[in-house]
Amino acid sequence: MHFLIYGAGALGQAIGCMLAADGHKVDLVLRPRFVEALQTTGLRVTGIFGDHGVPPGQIGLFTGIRGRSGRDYEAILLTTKTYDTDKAISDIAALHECYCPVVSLQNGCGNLEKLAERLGRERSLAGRVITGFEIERPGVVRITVSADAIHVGGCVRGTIPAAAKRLADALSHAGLPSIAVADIYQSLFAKLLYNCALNPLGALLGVPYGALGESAETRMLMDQVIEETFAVINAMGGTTPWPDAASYGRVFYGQLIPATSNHRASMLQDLDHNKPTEVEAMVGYVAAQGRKFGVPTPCCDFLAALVRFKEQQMRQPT
Ligand SMILES: NC(=O)C1=CN([C@@H]2O[C@H](COP(=O)(O)OP(=O)(O)OC[C@H]3O[C@@H](n4cnc5c(N)ncnc54)[C@H](OP(=O)(O)O)[C@@H]3O)[C@@H](O)[C@H]2O)C=CC1
Ligand SMILES: CC(C)(CO)C(=O)C(=O)O
Repeated sequence: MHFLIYGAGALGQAIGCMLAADGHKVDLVLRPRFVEALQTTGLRVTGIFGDHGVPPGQIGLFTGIRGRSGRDYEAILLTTKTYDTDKAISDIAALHECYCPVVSLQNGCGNLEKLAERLGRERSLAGRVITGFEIERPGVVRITVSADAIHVGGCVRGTIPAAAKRLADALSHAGLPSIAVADIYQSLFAKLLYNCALNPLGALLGVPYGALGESAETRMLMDQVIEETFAVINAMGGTTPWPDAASYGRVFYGQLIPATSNHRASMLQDLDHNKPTEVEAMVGYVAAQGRKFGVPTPCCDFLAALVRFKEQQMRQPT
């Protein structure tokens, strides 16, 4: 297949490298700071899914897509942070002669809805990724942890689009276990529960996920976040694979935290790098939906406020 990966950082470069190493044609839209390294050394992926690499010149490197044609692409993968989603979708929507599916692989909720609003439900897909990717240095991405296969699905609940199946098969064949699912919203809500419980606390306290699961203090807070998020998902008419918050809690503490216990939240890594966080797509999203549906979310409000404070501090001139 021929892929365009828009916003290629840790996740986009790793997926691009693995797909290209498996014989696919890949173009990356990425920042200039990566281009020289990738032109000189090529791209390599290391870590829990083995070593994969492509030599310089095998992947197309672009710092923008304005004026390009979308005619040849069979899928576009959207891998920017969520605060860049609007700009990314505007760019993709303006791509001349582009009719292929566009798949958001981003964290949080709301991205698929934005895609569907702009590009239509037929072309809009999402993936739920619960695997950790970190740029070790320009040209090398390490896959650190994984709690489950990637899920790919479309906008219409109950059906698996052919494009979702094709992408899941391509990713699996390239070395990233993936499945196509009939209800991607359920997978995204499940990931929302995980991210809302772990990301803000991991970022504010500066500890890996395992430490949050070990302390009674942080477990109490995470239980509260999970209760609130569950209530909001229910109020939105969404479902998760679990009947109630307590059932999810058993999987969260028993399986998901142990599988990713050494991981430092992406939100913590963002603050460490003086970058904005994805708070508005996680606890900020739950708080906003809670207000819309009349569901109180005091703990999510509180955590969102603290993360926003940290972001504001970061933006202050020193
Ligand atoms: N990394 C991970 O382990 C996982 C990430 N995800 C999700 O995937 C998404 C991407 O994460 P991740 O790869 O870590 O993030 P990164 O910040 O590493 O990658 C995003 C990249 O997109 C670049 N970018 C943004 N806008 C443009 C543009 N218009 N043109 C070119 N480049 C652009 C950013 O540049 P700049 O930095 O200069 O803004 C950045 O390099 C997030 O939603 C994240 O939550 C999900 C699961 C796992
Ligand atoms: C563990 C990981 C990388 C899984 O996607 C994550 O959710 C995050 O740090 O935000």
